Amino acid sequence: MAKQFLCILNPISGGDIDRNDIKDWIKGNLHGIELTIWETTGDNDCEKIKSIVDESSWDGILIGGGDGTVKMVVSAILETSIPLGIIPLGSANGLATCLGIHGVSDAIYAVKKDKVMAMDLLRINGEISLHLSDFGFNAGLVKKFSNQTQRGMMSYFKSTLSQFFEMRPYRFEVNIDHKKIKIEAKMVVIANGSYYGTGANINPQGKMDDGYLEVIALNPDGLEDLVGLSLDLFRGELSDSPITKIWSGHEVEIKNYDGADFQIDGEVMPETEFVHVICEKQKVHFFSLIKN
Ligand SMILES: Nc1ncnc2c1ncn2[C@@H]1O[C@H](COP(=O)(O)OP(=O)(O)OP(=O)(O)O)[C@@H](O)[C@H]1O
Repeated sequence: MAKQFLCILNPISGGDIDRNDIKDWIKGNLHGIELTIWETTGDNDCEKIKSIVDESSWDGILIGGGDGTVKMVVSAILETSIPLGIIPLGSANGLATCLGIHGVSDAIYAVKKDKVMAMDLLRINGEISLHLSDFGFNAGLVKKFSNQTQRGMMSYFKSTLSQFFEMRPYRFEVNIDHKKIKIEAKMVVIANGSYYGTGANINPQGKMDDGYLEVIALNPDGLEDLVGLSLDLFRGELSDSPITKIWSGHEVEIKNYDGADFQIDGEVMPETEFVHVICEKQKVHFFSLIKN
């Protein structure tokens, strides 16, 4: 009997992508799987998905959209163990990148391979975080970019440039598994995954199913540090150094003394002075192409 998969498609994520071609391509390539396509509406989708999921017995769910769509579906199916496959159709696709899925064909291949990872999930002040959240430089960049009326690479480049000129250190207190550390850093990352959507590997040692989260503090000073840091990020060689500190644990609290910007999985948060983070081990199941 054919497997039953639900395919949840966001019709607007990622800008001008022709979804009709993608729908045909997915249908034509997933042999032995019967696909029911449902499009998000932007209005109360989480509740709608909960009832669709409850109505039938699904062998898998494909999610075509960006990180926001993935997170919404995760919160709708959290009490189930239905495996989720990401079709990266967002503008950033951070979680898909962490799972080794870089395009539609990877998404199909991951489902065909049927390799499912039970992935950890972080709760940050109760809110779900699936891959990377951070205070400081990058969160400020995400904020600038999301305030731009234009999208695309040029707009991203402009936001990045102005963010570099405003770069400054912030004071934090990090309490990881009951060990308190006071630091100054331009950016503090709370990591479950390893990769930003740009491909920068911020957490090369991190595993998404080990029950541990990583806290990474970056404090580059001057152009030479920045160039070295960028090379480490793109080569996947970031490690402890005078400008980089990495800690691992199950639970962390961070006090943000200087009002650094904060983002969770690409979504800018309101002013955040304090976070409590716990790592919930192997809570959500994803088709993945990473070796672990
Ligand atoms: N039919 C729809 N009409 C308008 N908005 C929608 C619709 N369906 C979903 N949305 C909105 O899409 C947003 C989620 O988009 P998502 O984050 O997946 O894509 P993105 O912003 O392009 O990608 P990324 O998060 O990777 O940058 C939510 O704000 C949701 O309300």
